[in-house]
Amino acid sequence: MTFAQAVTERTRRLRTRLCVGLDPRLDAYRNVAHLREHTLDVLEATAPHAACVKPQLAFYEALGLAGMALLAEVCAAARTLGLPVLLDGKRGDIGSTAQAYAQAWLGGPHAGSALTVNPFLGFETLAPFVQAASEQGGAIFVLVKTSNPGQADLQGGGVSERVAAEITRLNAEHPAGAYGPVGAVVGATHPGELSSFRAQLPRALLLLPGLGAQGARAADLAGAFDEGGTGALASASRGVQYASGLDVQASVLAARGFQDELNAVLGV
Ligand SMILES: O=c1ccn([C@@H]2O[C@H](COP(=O)(O)O)[C@@H](O)[C@H]2O)c(=O)[nH]1
Repeated sequence: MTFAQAVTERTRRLRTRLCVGLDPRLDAYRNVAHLREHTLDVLEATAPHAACVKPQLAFYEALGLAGMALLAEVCAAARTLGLPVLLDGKRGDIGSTAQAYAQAWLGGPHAGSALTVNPFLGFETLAPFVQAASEQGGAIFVLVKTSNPGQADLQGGGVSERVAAEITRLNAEHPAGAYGPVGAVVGATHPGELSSFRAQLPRALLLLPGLGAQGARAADLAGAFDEGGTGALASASRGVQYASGLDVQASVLAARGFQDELNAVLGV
């Protein structure tokens, strides 16, 4: 099963389109061992409410070798739980380097996972990522319109729409009715534009970061979804992992709350 098929199947079976972000910050813990234990506990406890899990690579890289070991543990635990993994790394570079990134994050132990990709170096640099994702049953999520306020500095003036058109072109080879291997990142903080991006990206899964801590609300996200409530993943990281300090039960309640709010607004 491909990443797109796996999240869609999980969305239908578990009635969830929530992506749980795991962004462990060392200053919230006594030490790395404490961070590791809490992160794995949150993963396991919130998994029934998640369509996928999204580790932000920066937080693991910041911990050095211990972070890389924890990332491997998080990915292995997610696999055991049947939870698709979306690696948020926003990689992108000239072709030969892009190929190495694709091999590192979409191949080997990460085959079948998804990776966020930055298209700033040009569309030809997406090719190694698309190829690796297609061959390994994974996916990429290309930045179209990010959730942060400063995105307009570079992503305005039709740039987001040009990236969206390229994603649609890349997915065109895949069967109609199924989501292709190339998804799009569209911030949940742009509720007024979600329907338009949904229409521009007919075969793309949308990743909607910004739920919770960045102010986006589940009630405003209906436009990003296809009929039946598939096609998008609303993502919350701090709003789940640190819903109330380090209380894991609070993380579960927050995940369950986002799940229920999304289902209610979609009527599914
Ligand atoms: O446009 C984007 C793309 C990625 N992110 C990442 O998502 C999480 C958001 O964390 P919250 O705690 O839910 O705000 C974080 O890892 C970002 O790097 C994003 O916010 N916006």
